[in-house]
Amino acid sequence: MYEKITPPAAGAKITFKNGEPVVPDNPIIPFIRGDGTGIDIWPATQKVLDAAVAKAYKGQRQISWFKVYAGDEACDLYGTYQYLPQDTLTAIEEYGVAIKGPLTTPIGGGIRSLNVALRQIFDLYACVRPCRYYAGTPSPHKNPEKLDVIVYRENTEDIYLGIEWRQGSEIGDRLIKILNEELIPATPEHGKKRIPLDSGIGIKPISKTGSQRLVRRAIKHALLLPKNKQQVTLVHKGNIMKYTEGAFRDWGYELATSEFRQETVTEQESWILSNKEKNPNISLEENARQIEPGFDNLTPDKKAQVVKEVETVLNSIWATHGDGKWKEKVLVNDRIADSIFQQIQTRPDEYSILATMNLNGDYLSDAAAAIVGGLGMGPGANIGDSSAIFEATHGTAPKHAGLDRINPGSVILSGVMMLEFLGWQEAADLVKKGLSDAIANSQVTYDLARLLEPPVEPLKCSEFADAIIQHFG
Ligand SMILES: NC(=O)C1=CN([C@@H]2O[C@H](COP(=O)(O)OP(=O)(O)OC[C@H]3O[C@@H](n4cnc5c(N)ncnc54)[C@H](OP(=O)(O)O)[C@@H]3O)[C@@H](O)[C@H]2O)C=CC1
Ligand SMILES: O=C(O)CCC(=O)C(=O)O
Ligand SMILES: [Mg+2]
Repeated sequence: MYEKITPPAAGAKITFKNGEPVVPDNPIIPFIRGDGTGIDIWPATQKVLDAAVAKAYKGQRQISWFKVYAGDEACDLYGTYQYLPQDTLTAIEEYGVAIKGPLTTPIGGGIRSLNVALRQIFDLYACVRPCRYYAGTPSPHKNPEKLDVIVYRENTEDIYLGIEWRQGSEIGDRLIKILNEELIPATPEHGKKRIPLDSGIGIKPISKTGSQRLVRRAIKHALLLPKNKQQVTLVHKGNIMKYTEGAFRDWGYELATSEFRQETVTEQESWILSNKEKNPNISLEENARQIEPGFDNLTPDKKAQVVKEVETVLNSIWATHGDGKWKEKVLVNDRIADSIFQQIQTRPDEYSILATMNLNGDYLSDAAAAIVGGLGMGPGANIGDSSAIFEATHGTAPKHAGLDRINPGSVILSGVMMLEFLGWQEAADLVKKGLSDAIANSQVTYDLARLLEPPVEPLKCSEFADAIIQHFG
């Protein structure tokens, strides 16, 4: 079945039932070491995870690691250009849950991203990237502890689908000709716009199915959070890209107010309901005036539309959501993408789950990680309905590769997410405690050491792993 690898003799498979993992006490988990700093980070991560599982379960549970290959290591074993061998895909499909270090993607020409390919092949449609602060971590922000968000990034479509044509290519030029001569002129709203002839062309598909399954998962996650964090913000640039990013927002609200009608309230609904709670006799028009900035300057048709919206909300959900009951629901709101980048810095405590499309989530997860201490502290998970691959937010950081200096924190914390996904909370808690206490004692790698005041002598990558284990207690 496998060409060049052999699964461990001991261990059993994780299976999935209704999208949830069914986990034996000795699961076989494939891992990809990763390129660049993967060579430093993976051994540190494996050591910490094994130590936590051993301490938490005293031999009753353990992970049987299964080494599989991707990136440079795969080419060494399988031959030139064999970046993602079939063996690796078979193993991940068979065992369901995997963890990986970062993999290199060349800019411009060359292979497309192996990281993105894995997400697409296994339909891991939700990229979940929590950004929370560990006390003692140096940060460029005054109050980094106020940020506690989870980026929920759609992981399979948007421009990451990778459908694009090089400038000057035959098909690219044909496409531009068809667009300029037929399709754009046939769409009156595009007026006299034309695509410059020397353009590269990329396609940005955003589907209703893809958007809604992501938002569905985000709302389900919000329902498990403490009451004050039960919020999902739909992040989009819908003012500019109306039928892709704007549609993501609309489909998100549509899903929230249909499938999760009893569990959610939209921000606009919350304003309408609270206006009536403050003033039970408020007219529909006055309520509309209070929720719609510039109401008095709207055309009569527009005004009537807003009044109708107020009426519909009150008629449909006052009984279930009124009299303050909406405060117990998951709040669903939306923010324009550029604005959310400043909002997480200026008003971090107002946000919880940030549901995004692929590109926005990529940018936003690096930015949010920076606030809580940098890319060394940014874990992640790629989750689908029948498999999951855990990996950090950061890349291969090539200039630090092989120096035993990089911060393994994000892959270790990705391992914590994996343990939680398996339901092994005791082991996950041990790692979180060890990592928190190491940082609180200023036992940190170079990235955090250089920001501490006064600066401290940095630990090596491997020493940081040992410090985490020592702090298990
Ligand atoms: N999922 C994946 O596997 C990903 C892969 N990539 C790929 O990785 C390669 C390199 O990308 P690049 O743009 O340099 O981005 P990287 O995220 O690899 O690194 C950028 C910088 O971030 C800091 N950093 C990254 N990882 C850590 C860490 N573990 N601890 C502390 N600091 C860290 C370092 O900053 P400093 O030097 O200032 O300390 C580093 O130079 C590219 O081929 C890219 O495509 C990128 C992102 C995700
Ligand atoms: O795959 C890559 O090279 C980059 C992907 C990336 O930046 C991410 O998923 O955050
Ligand atoms: Mg990224």
